[in-house]
Amino acid sequence: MRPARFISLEGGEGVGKSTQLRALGAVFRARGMEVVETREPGGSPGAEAIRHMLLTGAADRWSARAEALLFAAARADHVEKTIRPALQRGAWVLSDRFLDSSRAYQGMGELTDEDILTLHRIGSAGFLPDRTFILMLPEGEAESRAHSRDGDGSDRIGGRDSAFHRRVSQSFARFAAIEADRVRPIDASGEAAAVTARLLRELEDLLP
Ligand SMILES: Nc1ncnc2c1ncn2[C@@H]1O[C@H](COP(=O)(O)OP(=O)(O)OP(=O)(O)O)[C@@H](O)[C@H]1O
Ligand SMILES: Cc1cn([C@H]2C[C@H](O)[C@@H](COP(=O)(O)O)O2)c(=O)[nH]c1=O
Repeated sequence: MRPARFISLEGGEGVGKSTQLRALGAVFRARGMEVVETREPGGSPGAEAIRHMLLTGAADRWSARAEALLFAAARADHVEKTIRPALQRGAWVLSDRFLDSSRAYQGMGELTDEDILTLHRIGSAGFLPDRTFILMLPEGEAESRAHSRDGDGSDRIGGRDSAFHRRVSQSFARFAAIEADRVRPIDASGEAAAVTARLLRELEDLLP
């Protein structure tokens, strides 16, 4: 019997992470697996409270350092209260964003990638997914998907300018290039079912 696994889906705004998370969850359940679908920031009562603080309010509500610490604190609670217990009872965990979002969004300005990894070592003992997928879409396509879902509304971080979001996407692509064992790029274009099939191909070696 193969062990339960922790999988994260990553990428910029509107690339299809939540859609694919639900699709993978449905496929796994149909195979008789117990699945926990979760998200960041959030995924436990404490982390959901922090999510509200992080994603609402004025753009300058938090300094870069406070923001990174809040994401790390939310993640520590999520790992401790939701992810580890689920894995221990044999459930697969699918998370919509995890550490790599902090590296891409908070680790390329005032703070470095090394700073974010240090916070993660302190908060969550460096706990990592077994596999991480970076959903990749051309900039215009992701923006138009997000716009048709949200209209002009977006949260405190999603509303940052396009130069910021371009740097985020470039950071995600770099993680896939330099951490190929864990982090796999996935072409997120085309029909949702085709994207799900690409993800499942990249999971064949882990699935029971
Ligand atoms: N393959 C696809 N083709 C066309 N539209 C899609 C596809 N996948 C998802 N969508 C639509 O694009 C929008 C964004 O998808 P989704 O919410 O899954 O993205 P996300 O990456 O989770 O976004 P965010 O990080 O901003 O929450 C939704 O309206 C969704 O229905
Ligand atoms: C985990 C995490 C998230 N973010 C940002 C990315 C998005 O703009 C929001 C989350 O919104 P979603 O619709 O649920 O994807 O938060 C971040 O900046 N850093 C992180 O670690």
